[in-house]
Amino acid sequence: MRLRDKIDDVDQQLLQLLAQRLKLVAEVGEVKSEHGLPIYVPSREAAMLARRRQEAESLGVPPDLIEDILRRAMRESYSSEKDTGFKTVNPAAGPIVVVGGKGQLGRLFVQMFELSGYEVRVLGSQDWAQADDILAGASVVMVTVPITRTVEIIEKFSTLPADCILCDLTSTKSDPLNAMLRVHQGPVVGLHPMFGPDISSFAKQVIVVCDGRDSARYQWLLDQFALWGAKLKSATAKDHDEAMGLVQAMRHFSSFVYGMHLKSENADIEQLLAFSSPIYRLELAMVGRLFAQDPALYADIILSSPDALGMFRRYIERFSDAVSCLENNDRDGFIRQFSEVADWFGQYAEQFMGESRQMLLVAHDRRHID
Ligand SMILES: O=C(O)C(=O)C[C@]1(C(=O)O)C=C[C@@H](O)C=C1
Repeated sequence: MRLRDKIDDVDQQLLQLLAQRLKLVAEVGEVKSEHGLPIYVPSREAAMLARRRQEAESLGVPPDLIEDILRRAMRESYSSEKDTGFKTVNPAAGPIVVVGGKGQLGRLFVQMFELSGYEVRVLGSQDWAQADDILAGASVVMVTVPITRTVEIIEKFSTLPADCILCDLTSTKSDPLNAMLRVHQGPVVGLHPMFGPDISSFAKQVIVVCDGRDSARYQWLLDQFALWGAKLKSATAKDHDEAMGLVQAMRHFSSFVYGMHLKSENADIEQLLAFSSPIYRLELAMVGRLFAQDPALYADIILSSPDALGMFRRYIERFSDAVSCLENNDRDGFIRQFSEVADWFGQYAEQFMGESRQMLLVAHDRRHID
């Protein structure tokens, strides 16, 4: 037991050190918020991690151990530095109106703009009678409403002042962007945050940016997102929407069908969990999480993807071809196709192997077996 007491003692020291680190990071947060420095500094992280890894090695500590601990600590840093607030990139800006600001994603942006010192007004579905008052003097109108209503709601903004920025957060970009350009003569930008409303900070989160018009006049808004730690990815609306066919429609639809399949097969989830390999556990998590969310949101994401149906049909054909290969007991055919796909993935296959290994380790750490 004396050994366990010593381990407890060391863990308590670790805890004290973590508390010290969190305190220092909170101070860094104050400095950053005052001077308008970004929350996420990749160069500092890379240099710090490289040094700690070296030092770990010389102490006989696995370098991955210190890297895991520090990366986890830095996640807390992003979140804590966020709470200190952000410098207002454009102090001269008038109110920011978030249309649909009572929805989950809308609320997140409201919170971030408020933390950045802007006056934020919410225009919810019940507020249209007061719309003129709410919109008075607005410097930004941000539309974040259900996909099926986006264009119709954008069309209500045909009388905004010419210097007001009109933007939206919809997960499809061509139609909303065209609608915004049609109704408004001033700066227009289409945005798609590639994350859900449950993030603890914007650090390293991707926001796709589709230019509409007058980028110089909305640049401050993008600079504000960058201070929050977001990574901005510019794209045309067409390229974005095409990519979303795979990133969203195909991904969510496959999970949906797989969920339907499990249900129809009367699968016993308890049993599957008991038998699951780490990768299957991750698959159940990926599929199962879909069904904890809003069905209408996913219906709209899938239905609004321009070529989704064509792609699903092509997928069915490929699935069917692959099944035929098995029916013909064509082992060589299977291996040939497998190798062709592996060649196509090239070095990414190894990269994904490494990344998934890390994820599986983390998922495994969280496991508790009695
Ligand atoms: O050094 C900073 O700039 C910090 O904000 C601290 C810290 C850290 O936790 O070590 C956090 C976020 C940055 O990306 C880099 C490092």
